Amino acid sequence: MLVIEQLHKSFSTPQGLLPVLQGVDLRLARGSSLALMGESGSGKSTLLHLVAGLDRADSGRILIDDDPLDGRSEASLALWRRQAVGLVFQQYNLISSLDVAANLAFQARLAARHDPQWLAYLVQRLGLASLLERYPEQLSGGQQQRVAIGRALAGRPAWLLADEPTGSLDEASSDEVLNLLLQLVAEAGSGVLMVTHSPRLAARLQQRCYLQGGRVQAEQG
Ligand SMILES: Nc1ncnc2c1ncn2[C@@H]1O[C@H](COP(=O)(O)OP(=O)(O)OP(=O)(O)O)[C@@H](O)[C@H]1O
Repeated sequence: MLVIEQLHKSFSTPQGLLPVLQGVDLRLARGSSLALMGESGSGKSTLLHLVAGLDRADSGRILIDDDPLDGRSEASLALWRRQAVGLVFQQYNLISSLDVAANLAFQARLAARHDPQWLAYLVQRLGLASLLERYPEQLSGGQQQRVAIGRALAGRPAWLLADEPTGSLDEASSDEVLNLLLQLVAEAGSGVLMVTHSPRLAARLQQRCYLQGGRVQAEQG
C-alpha cells in the first residue's frame, strides 16, 4: 500500500517561496491504478517525483507498506528507485547509445532483477522482437514509448509511476500504448500512479483524483 499523508512541498523562486503541494493525502493499493489529474502547474509531476524519491518533501509522509520514504539516505532512495519503481515519462528517456535490447535490460540488470523469460514475454507483447537491434533514434515515438514501458516493467517493479506516458503520441497510438501498459502492469502485479491531462485516458484506470490548490480535491472509485 502506498500512503501519502499531509504532504507539503514548496519551491524557492526569484519571486519568493512557491507553495505547490499543501497537504496532499492519497492511498493506493498495490496492484491498483490511479490517474492523477489537475491543471498545468498544479503539482502532479512534483508529487510523482516525491513518490519516486527523486526529490524530498518539506513535510508530511510517504509510506510504502508502512515504511516511510522520508528521512531516508540518498543511497536508500536510489535503492528504492532501482528495486521497487518503474518510471515512464512523456519523453521516452531511452539511452541513445544503447540498442533496444540493451535499453530493455538496463534497469532490471542494475537492480539484479533480470528475468530473461519475463523480458522475452514483454518483448513479444510490446511488439519489439524485430526492433531489438535498432537504436532509439531509429524508432517512431510509439515504438520508443513501448521500449520505455518494457524497460520500466522489466524488473517487475512494485510501483509504476508514469508522467503523461502517452503525451507525445496521437490518439490511436496513445490508446494502444495505454492498453498494453495496463495489461502488463496487471500481469506484473504493479500499482500504477499515472499523471494525465486526458479524462478519456484517466477513465481507463481504476481510480481518479484531482490536484487543485495543492490538495487532492476528489477521488472516485
Ligand atoms: N525545481 C523547481 N523549482 C521551482 N519551481 C518549480 C520546480 N519544479 C516545479 N516548479 C513549479 O511548481 C509548480 C508545479 O509544477 P509541476 O511540474 O509539478 O506541475 P504539473 O501539474 O505537473 O504541470 P504540467 O501539467 O504543466 O506538467 C509549477 O508552478 C512549476 O513551475
